[in-house]
Amino acid sequence: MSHAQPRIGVFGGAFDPPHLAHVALAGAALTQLGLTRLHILPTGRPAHRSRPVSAGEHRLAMARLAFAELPDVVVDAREFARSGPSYTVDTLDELQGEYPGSQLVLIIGGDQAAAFPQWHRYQDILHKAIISVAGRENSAKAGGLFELQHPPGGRWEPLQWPLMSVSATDIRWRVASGLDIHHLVPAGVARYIEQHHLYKSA
Ligand SMILES: Nc1ncnc2c1ncn2[C@@H]1O[C@H](COP(=O)(O)OP(=O)(O)OP(=O)(O)O)[C@@H](O)[C@H]1O
Ligand SMILES: O=C(O)c1ccc[n+]([C@@H]2O[C@H](COP(=O)([O-])O)[C@@H](O)[C@H]2O)c1
Repeated sequence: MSHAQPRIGVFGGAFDPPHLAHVALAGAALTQLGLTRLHILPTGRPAHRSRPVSAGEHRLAMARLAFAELPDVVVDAREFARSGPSYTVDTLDELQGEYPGSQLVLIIGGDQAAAFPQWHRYQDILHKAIISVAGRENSAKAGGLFELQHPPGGRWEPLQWPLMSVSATDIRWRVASGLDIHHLVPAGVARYIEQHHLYKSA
C-alpha cells in the first residue's frame, strides 16, 4: 500500500530473547502498514517492568540475529545510550527529528496496548504516531476500562495477525528447565543462547 507520507515503523521491546512472534509481527507490519523502514528498539532501562534478565549487549546481539532476514529493518540501540528509563515518547521525538515529513507508526502487542494509559506522556504519543496493535492471547484481561478500538484522540490501525502464544517468559523458563526452544526462536538466536549460557537459571 502506498501512502502520501513515508511511514517509519517503531517496534520496541525487552527482546529477552527475541522470538518468532516478534519476527512475524515485524514482517506483518512491514508489508501491511506500508513501512519504508522499521526501527527495532531493544529497551535500555524499561519504564514499567523489572530489569531484563540479560545484559543489553546480549539482547542487542540477539535482536540483530533475529531480524537479519527482514528487509528495511534497522536494529536501533539508541535506548541504551539514554540515561534514565526508556520512554517511548523520547524515542518518537528523536525519530520525528530524523525523518521530517514522515509518519511514525508505533507497533505494540495487545498486552502493551492494554497498559498504554500507564505509559509516560501517552497523550503525546497519540499525537506523534499512529498505533498499530497486534492481538495477544490473554491481553484482554489486562485491558481494564481502556477502549482499544476508540481511544480519545488517537489514530489506531489494527494489524491482521493470527494469535501466537509464544512469549519470552516461557522461553526463559524452558531453557532453565532444559527444554527445547528451537520451534520458538530463530535458529541464530537459539545458537546464541546456547553459546552464551543464557537463561540457565531464569
Ligand atoms: N506473541 C505475541 N503476540 C503479539 N505481540 C507480542 C507477542 N510477543 C511479544 N509481543 C509484543 O512485542 C513487544 C515486545 O515484547 P517483549 O520483548 O516484552 O516480549 P514478551 O514475549 O512479551 O516478553 P516477556 O514474556 O519477557 O514479557 C511488546 O509490544 C509485546 O506486546
Ligand atoms: O514509554 C513508556 O512509558 C513505556 C511503558 C511500557 C512499555 N514501553 C515500551 O513498549 C515496548 C514493549 O515493552 P515490553 O515491556 O513489553 O518489552 C518497549 O519499547 C517499551 O520501552 C514504553
